Amino acid sequence: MSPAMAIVKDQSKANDDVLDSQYQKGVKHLCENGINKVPRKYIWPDSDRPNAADHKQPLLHVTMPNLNLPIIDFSQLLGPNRSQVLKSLSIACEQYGFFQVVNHGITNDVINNMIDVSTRFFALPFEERSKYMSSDMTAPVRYGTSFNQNKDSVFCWRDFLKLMCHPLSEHLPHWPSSPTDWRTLAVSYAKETKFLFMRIVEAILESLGVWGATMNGGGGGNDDEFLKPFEDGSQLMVVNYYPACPEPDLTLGMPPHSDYGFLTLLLQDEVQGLQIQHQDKWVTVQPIPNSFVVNVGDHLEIFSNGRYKSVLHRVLVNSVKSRISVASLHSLPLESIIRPLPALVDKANPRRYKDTDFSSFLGYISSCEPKRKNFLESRKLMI
Ligand SMILES: O=C(O)CCC(=O)C(=O)O
Ligand SMILES: [Fe+2]
Repeated sequence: MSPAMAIVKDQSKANDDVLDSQYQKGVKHLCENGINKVPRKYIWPDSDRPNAADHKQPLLHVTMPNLNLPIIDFSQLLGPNRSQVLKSLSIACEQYGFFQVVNHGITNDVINNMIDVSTRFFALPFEERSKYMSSDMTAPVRYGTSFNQNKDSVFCWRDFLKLMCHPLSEHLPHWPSSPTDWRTLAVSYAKETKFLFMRIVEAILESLGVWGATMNGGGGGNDDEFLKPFEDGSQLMVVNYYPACPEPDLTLGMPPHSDYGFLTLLLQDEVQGLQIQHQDKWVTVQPIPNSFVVNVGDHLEIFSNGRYKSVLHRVLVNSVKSRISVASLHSLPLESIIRPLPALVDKANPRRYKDTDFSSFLGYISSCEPKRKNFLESRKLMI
């Protein structure tokens, strides 16, 4: 290489490094500096873009009308219609991996306050938000960008704040102290979603026939011991912020992924963006005000021995409005071994998954880009 070429190469490497350090600061920061094009770092390969044709799954790019997810009226679970609602829940978990919960008992105030305080958090100056940046995946509070900013070769159009919620007294002192009402409002939201999660778990276990009023012994029983691991399990709250994007067809807010964990309770504002894979097509979930989108995570798929499905989903962005969502991800305790429930394994339904635990998952995500459903795939047994 000639000396002149070497200098040009050095300069362009130096430029890339400067740009990379800018991108590490997040999309909100990038947008605040005024851009009218999506930088190369955020441009996804043709085949992964929102409207891409997929030759293996030709229907994937067909534009579908918005999907009305199965709706579970939570208040009905407590009345005479419980068994019908449990049937609908079971169909939703088998066929969609997703459902929306209405009349869940969490007040509009708690919900609106959470969206409002999250909006105010992301409106803080970068210097304030960046206090919580950390590359340590186990930090109790982590502000960051993209999906896994230490590994991603192409970045997502998303910033996030992740908060560990269990045990609360241990983590709370690390939570943001600004906005000043952040802790009060986010604690109240975290507690209410945990309570709702527990009631949904009871319904799910009952729908699988392993817990509930009608059970006497057998798979689980109606005792607290069976529920204790869920009560003691981890809760991670992820506040996602997707700024409006000048060229939304070139990028993704979040790539296709399934959620690690048992169940996710997702609150979204009125801006649509979430898509799920349903019958080999990407379909947009129509937001319903004050409802929760609930989805089956990898652990529940394993736990139910494949009966309930942990489904791929992704997030699209748009050129007009920023979007906020709050995902509350619930898992069994980090030290638990996750395996199919013995009551759901028999000759007709042989065990479909290997044992898994949190450390095997951490090992997996730190060794690759967790874009697709590879982790769950890696736990499947050949039968
Ligand atoms: O923002 C959304 O709608 C989805 C977020 C999500 O999938 C996640 O946080 O795992
Ligand atoms: Fe997700």
